[in-house]
Formats: sequence, C-alpha cells, structure tokens
Amino acid sequence: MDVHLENITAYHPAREQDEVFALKNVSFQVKTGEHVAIIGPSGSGKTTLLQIVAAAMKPQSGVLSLGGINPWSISGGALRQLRQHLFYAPQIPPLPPRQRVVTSLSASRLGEMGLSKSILNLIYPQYSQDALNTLSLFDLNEKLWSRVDRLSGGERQRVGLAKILMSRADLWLVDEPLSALDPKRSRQAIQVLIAEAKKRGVTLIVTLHQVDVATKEFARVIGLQAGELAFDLPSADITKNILQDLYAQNEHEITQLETQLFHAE
Ligand SMILES: Nc1ncnc2c1ncn2[C@@H]1O[C@H](COP(=O)(O)OP(=O)(O)OP(=O)(O)O)[C@@H](O)[C@H]1O
Repeated sequence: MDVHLENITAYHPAREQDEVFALKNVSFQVKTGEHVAIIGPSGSGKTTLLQIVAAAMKPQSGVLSLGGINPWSISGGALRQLRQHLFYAPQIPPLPPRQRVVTSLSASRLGEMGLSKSILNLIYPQYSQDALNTLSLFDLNEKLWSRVDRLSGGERQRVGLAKILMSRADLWLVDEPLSALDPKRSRQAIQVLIAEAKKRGVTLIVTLHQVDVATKEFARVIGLQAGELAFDLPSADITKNILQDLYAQNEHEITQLETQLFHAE
C-alpha cells in the first residue's frame, strides 16, 4: 500500500499551551513495498506522524492518502475496512497481562476470524503453528505458551514485533520497536522485520532512536525536527553534520548520537 502525505499539520487536543502544533506542513510519499525509517529528537513528532498515517488521528489540515484513499473522506465502515490493511505497532505493545503469548499473536488475525472464531481463540488459540514459526524468528519459540506478564521487557518487545509479522496487513507502522533491546538484538530484530516486509511486499515505516540502525538498515531516512520535515534522503547521503544539526537542540541525544556513530565506525 502506498502512502501519500500532503501538507499535513496536526496538533493534540490536550497539547501544552505553548505548543502550537505537533506536525507542520509535512509532505512525503512512500511507495508500495518501500521501507523508510523516521528519526528525530524526542518530541519532534515521530509518534504523531505514525498515528496520522495509521488514520488513528485526524490532521487539522492537509491530505493523507492510503492506497489512493483519503481515510477521512470515507464512511466509518469503509475506514474500518481500510484499517484492516495496516498494522500500527505502538511503542509499548498492548499485551493483556494474563494472556499467553500464543493468544496474543493469533489476535493479530482477529479481523479475519469472525466473532465465533475470535471467542474460540481465547480458549483454543488459533494459528499456533504460524505463531511458533514467527516466534522462532526472534529466538522466542520456547515462550509460545508463556504468560505475557512473565516475560522480560525485551522479550515483550519482541513479542510485539512478532505480532506485526502475524498480521496480514500490507502497511506496517512501527513506533520505536527497539527501546528495550540490546544493540545485537536490535540489529537482528530490525533485519527480521525488513526481510519479512520485503518477502511480502509490505510497505514499512519505522520510527527509531537508534540513528546507526536507521542509516545502516534502511535505504531511506526521514528526519523530523520540531514537527517539520528536516530532510528526506537516501541513507547513503546522510552525513554526520546532517545528523548533528537534527539533534542540535538536544544535548542528551547528541551525546547518544556521538556514541552510536563512534561505535558504528
Ligand atoms: N497525547 C498528547 N497530548 C498532548 N500533546 C501531545 C500528546 N502526544 C504528544 N504530544 C506533543 O506532541 C509533540 C510531538 O510528540 P511525539 O510523541 O509525536 O514526539 P516523538 O518524536 O514521538 O517523541 P519521543 O521520541 O519522545 O517518543 C510533542 O510536543 C508532545 O509534547
């Protein structure tokens, strides 16, 4: 599914008084099957941007088009149908605490199950073989029947990624999927996500704090700064100066950036 944003401006209803917007005049296109990373300092609008693309938040102005359809100009029923084609994975995966991993993974296919199968899924989890195969991509096969609240933070985050792969959506919107993972697991997890997206022709948009992962693993990187598009470049064209400018206002993150770039060399 292709994504097209034209002059999107958005703000949160409960914003601070001094905040005028979370996104301002943001325009870009992502082709079907393309993979894009979005980076930027904390508060630059990365999550808001994903929520806009997921049609979970309505922009104040501008036009969003998903597969040629403006989600805000169609009926509620058509919007629900359109949303079945995309998977939005928030920063903290919403995993009900007492649920087993297998149930949580199969819930990614609730949209195609129908009511009776969905209820049955709570007792006899469906698609358990697919769930096992997916978990094995993240070295989590032995956790298939574990309760979600007995997993470590990093394991929970990888279950969140496995849930994306279990879905049959053709647009994946993934918000900071690596925050609880060590560098080696981060690299491995993002490589699995990209390889699966490629295999299935899925369009992938991922927000990342790990600049080194974004520039090494993604062919295209978009930089956001204070709600505006700072750059939209092939990763090969992104220099240290461009990155330093992006994070210039944020001392803490520029130190992190230097560490990442230093280790990446
Ligand atoms: N639910 C909300 N209510 C009010 N304001 C919000 C809300 N969520 C975000 N904002 C504001 O919108 C702006 C963009 O926030 P957003 O969460 O999109 O940034 P981000 O780049 O994802 O940050 P981070 O990297 O810290 O997750 C910030 O100024 C933030 O304070």
